[in-house]
Amino acid sequence: MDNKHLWFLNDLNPKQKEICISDKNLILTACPGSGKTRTLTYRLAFLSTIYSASNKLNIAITYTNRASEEIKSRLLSLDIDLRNVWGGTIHQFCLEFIIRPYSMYSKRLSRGYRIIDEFVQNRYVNEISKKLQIRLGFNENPFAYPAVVEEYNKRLEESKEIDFNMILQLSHDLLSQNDFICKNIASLLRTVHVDEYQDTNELQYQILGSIFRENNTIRYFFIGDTNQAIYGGIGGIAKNKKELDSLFGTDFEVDRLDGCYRSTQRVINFYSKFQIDSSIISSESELRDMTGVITYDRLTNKNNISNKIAAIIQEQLESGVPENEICVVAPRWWLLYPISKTLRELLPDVSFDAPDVTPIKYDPMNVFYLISQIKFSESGRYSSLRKRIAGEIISILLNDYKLALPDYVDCYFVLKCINSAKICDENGIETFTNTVETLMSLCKIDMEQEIYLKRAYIDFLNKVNERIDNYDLSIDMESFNKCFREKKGVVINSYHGVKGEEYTTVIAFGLLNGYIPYWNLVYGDYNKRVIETSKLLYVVCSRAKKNLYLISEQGRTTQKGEPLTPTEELVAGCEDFALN
Ligand SMILES: Nc1ncnc2c1ncn2[C@@H]1O[C@H](COP(=O)(O)OP(=O)(O)OP(=O)(O)O)[C@@H](O)[C@H]1O
Repeated sequence: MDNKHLWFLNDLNPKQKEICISDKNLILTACPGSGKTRTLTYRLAFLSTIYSASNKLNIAITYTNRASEEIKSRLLSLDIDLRNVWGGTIHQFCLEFIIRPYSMYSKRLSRGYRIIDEFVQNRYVNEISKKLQIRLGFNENPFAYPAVVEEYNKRLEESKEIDFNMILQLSHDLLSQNDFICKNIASLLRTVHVDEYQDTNELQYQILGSIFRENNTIRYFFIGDTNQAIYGGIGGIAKNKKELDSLFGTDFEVDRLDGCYRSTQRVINFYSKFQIDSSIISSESELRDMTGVITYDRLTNKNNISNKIAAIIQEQLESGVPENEICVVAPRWWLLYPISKTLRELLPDVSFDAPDVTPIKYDPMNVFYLISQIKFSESGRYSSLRKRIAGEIISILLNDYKLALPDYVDCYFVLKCINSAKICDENGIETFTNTVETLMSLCKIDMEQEIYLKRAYIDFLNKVNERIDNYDLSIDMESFNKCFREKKGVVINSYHGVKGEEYTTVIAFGLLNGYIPYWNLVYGDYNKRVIETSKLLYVVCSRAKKNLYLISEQGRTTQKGEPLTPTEELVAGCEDFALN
C-alpha cells in the first residue's frame, strides 16, 4: 500500500501509531483524553484502506449510538470508504448479525417478533403487578418478584414480543446451540473493536467469545479505562487479561496509552483526586499550563440555578468560548428539562443542543419510529442516511414481522411512498397516520390482517398521544419536525450522556447525595458508594479542557422534605485543592 493513502497516521503519536497498525489481540487501557477514540477511529481507517479490496468487516462496538455516529463521521471526514466498516452498539450487532438472519433457528423468534420499548414494558409490568395484587414501592424493581417475571415472560411469548434485554440472551442462545451460526458470522469478520470495554457485561463477552473461538484469525481489541467504569450497577465488568485469555482461548497483549491531550494540568490534577487505580497523568495539551477556572459553589439556591448557569454561559461566550464548547450537565433528565427551558428564555440569542420534550421519543428499533424519522426530517439532506433508514424499515418488516413484500419494494420505493404521503400542517399525528397508511397500502400490507404490526402501531400512537397530553405539547408539524432536527449550540446532557465527549467549559449541577450517589448507594455498602461516586465524578470532571464549574445547589429536598446535602466525595476532593 502506497504510504500517501495512509497520510492520516501522521496525526498519531508513535505509541498510538504502533497500536493502530498492530496485528495482535489487545487490551488497551488509557486515561481520559489519551486518544483512545482517535486511535480506534484511525485503526478502522487504516484497516479499511489496506484491505479495501476485501469484504471482511472491521467492527466497532460502542456503548452508545452517539459514539458510533461520531466514529463514522470522523471516518467520513478522513475520506474513508465505510464499506468494510460496521459500527454500532452490541444490541445492534446482535440484531443485525445474529437475530435477523438466524431467527428461524429460534423457537421464540421463528414466528416473528417485535421489540417492545420501555413504554410498553412499563405498561405490562403495571398491569401484571395490579393483577397479582403487588403494590410496588417507590423505585422498587418489579422484576424482583418471580411471579411478575413469570407472568411477564408468558405475556411476551404469547404476543410474539421481546424486550431490549432479551436481544442479548436470545443471541447468546442461538450461538451456543448452533455452532454453524458462530462459524458463519466469524467468517465475515476481520477485526472486532470493543470501545469502553469496562462497561461490557458477561453475556456480551460470551457472545463475542463464542464467535472468536470459531475463527482465531479475527483480531480483537478491547479499549477502555477502568476508572471510568460507571455501569457496574448494571453488570459492566472490565475483564482482565487472564479472564479474556481463558474466554477467547488466546493470548491477549496488554498495552496502554499515556498522556492526556485534552485538559490543562490543573483540571487533570483535580479529577485525579477521584481516580480508583491511581496513576499519574500528564497533560500533552496545548492548554497544559493554563489556569482556567475550577470552582465549587454550595451557596446558590435551586430557584436561582438557571440565572447562575446563564451568567456563566454568558461570561464564557463573551470570553470567546464557542457555544458547542460549553456543556451543562446534571445527573438526571428531570433536572435538565426545566433548566433547558429557562436557559432558552434567559439567553434567547444562544443556541442549545438540549433535550426537548417532543411527541416522538428516540426508539430506533421501532419500525414506526423509523417511518416518522423519514417523514419528519428534512428531505433534501442526508440522503444516504435516509436510504439506510428505509433499508432498516424493509429489514424489520421482512425479518421481525415475517411479512412478504412485493419484489418492487426497495429503499427508493419506501422513500417515495413516505415522501408522497399527504402532509397536514396543523396536525403531525394525521400526517403520520397518512404516511403509515400510504406506505402499507403501496407495499400491499393489510394492517388488519397483521395483528402484531397493528399492535405495535397502536402502541406507538398511544405513546405519542400520552407524551402530548402529559407534557402539553403542540401537535402541529413543527412540533414533530423538531424531534428530528439536528441540534447545535451549548450542550445540555446527563452525566452518563457526556461520557467520551470533551468541552472547554463544563458546568455540572445536582451534585447532591441522593442524586450522585443515588439513594441505593447512599444506604448501601460504604466502600462501594465511594468507588461508584468517585468514578462518576472522574468521568464528569475529565470532560473539561479548561474550565470546571461545580454546583451543589441548596433547597432541594427528598420527597419527605429532608434537605439534600452536597456529595461527600466531592466535598472531600475539593478540601485541599486551590479552587478559584
Ligand atoms: N496524538 C495526538 N495529537 C494531538 N491531539 C490528540 C492526539 N491524540 C488525541 N488527541 C486529541 O485529544 C482529545 C482526546 O482524544 P480522545 O477523545 O480520542 O480521547 P479518549 O482517550 O477517547 O478520551 P475519553 O476516555 O475521555 O473518552 C481529542 O481532541 C483528540 O483529537
